[in-house]
Amino acid sequence: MLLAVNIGNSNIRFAVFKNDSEVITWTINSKPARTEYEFFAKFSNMYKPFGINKEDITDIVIGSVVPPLTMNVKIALKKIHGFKPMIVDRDTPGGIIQYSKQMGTDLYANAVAAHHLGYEGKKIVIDFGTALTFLAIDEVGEVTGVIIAPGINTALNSLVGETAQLPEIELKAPATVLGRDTVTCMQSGMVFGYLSMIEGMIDRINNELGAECTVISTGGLGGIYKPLTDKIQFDDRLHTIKGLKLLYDLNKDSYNKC
Ligand SMILES: Nc1ncnc2c1ncn2[C@@H]1O[C@H](COP(=O)(O)OP(=O)(O)O)[C@@H](O)[C@H]1O
Ligand SMILES: CC(C)(COP(=O)(O)O)[C@@H](O)C(=O)NCCC(=O)O
Ligand SMILES: [K+]
Repeated sequence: MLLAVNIGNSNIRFAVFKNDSEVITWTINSKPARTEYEFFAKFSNMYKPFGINKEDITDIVIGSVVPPLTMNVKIALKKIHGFKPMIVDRDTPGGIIQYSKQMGTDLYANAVAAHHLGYEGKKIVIDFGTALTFLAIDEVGEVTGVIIAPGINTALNSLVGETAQLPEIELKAPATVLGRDTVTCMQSGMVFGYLSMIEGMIDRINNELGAECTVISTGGLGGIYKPLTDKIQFDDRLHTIKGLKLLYDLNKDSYNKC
């Protein structure tokens, strides 16, 4: 079975692909940063609660947007499993075309998954991570462009951290756009404010491309925003990690695990 690991700025997501339809997935926090020894200790007992034997894992792929963690995770997993995980990034052949020399691996994996997973027409992938990103890819697999904005929790933490009187809030839609107490005022700003950005950006991208793109969301908070708009057609929290799996499958024949 393939273990795919997506190292994000907030979470490290793991997914074990038992077969095409059954995926077991869990996350750990990315912070604080850990050494290879700390990861080794943490990962050693990680599979048991999910009914997975470490011997069942025959292949590992890692994608990361946090360079200081990448090697530590790789070395720890190599020690546990006895073979070398494949690290993929924007230079790993993925059957798509993109021109950025800086593109984060999660954005690249989002593009690969959007292209290969059977979505129709031009696509927009919205990733609700530490950053909020939008990626557009056309029918032949050429990435048209990307937008990077502050992620929702990132913006909220900054707002709460920089003010004396604003509390932590639950991210849920309030009953009305105009609030009458601090919590509902903030909920409106975060939920409807970001929703307006999301809907506005989708319209702007569609206008720029002269097309009605299929919109797919992923990342921790996609599940909160998708039900609030008909502009997002699909939410798949495993979208990025499916992209990492595709990159592994496309390149495993030329990879030496030993
Ligand atoms: N199931 C969830 N419910 C609420 N918040 C979540 C959930 N999963 C992740 N988050 C939050 O959403 C943000 C983005 O998470 P994630 O997509 O895992 O980010 P990244 O890929 O940048 O590590 C983080 O602030 C995280 O704490
Ligand atoms: C934009 C990102 C910070 C998103 O990371 P995430 O929110 O998933 O942790 C990451 O893809 C990144 O660091 N990219 C490098 C810059 C670029 O893509 O152009
Ligand atoms: K992400």
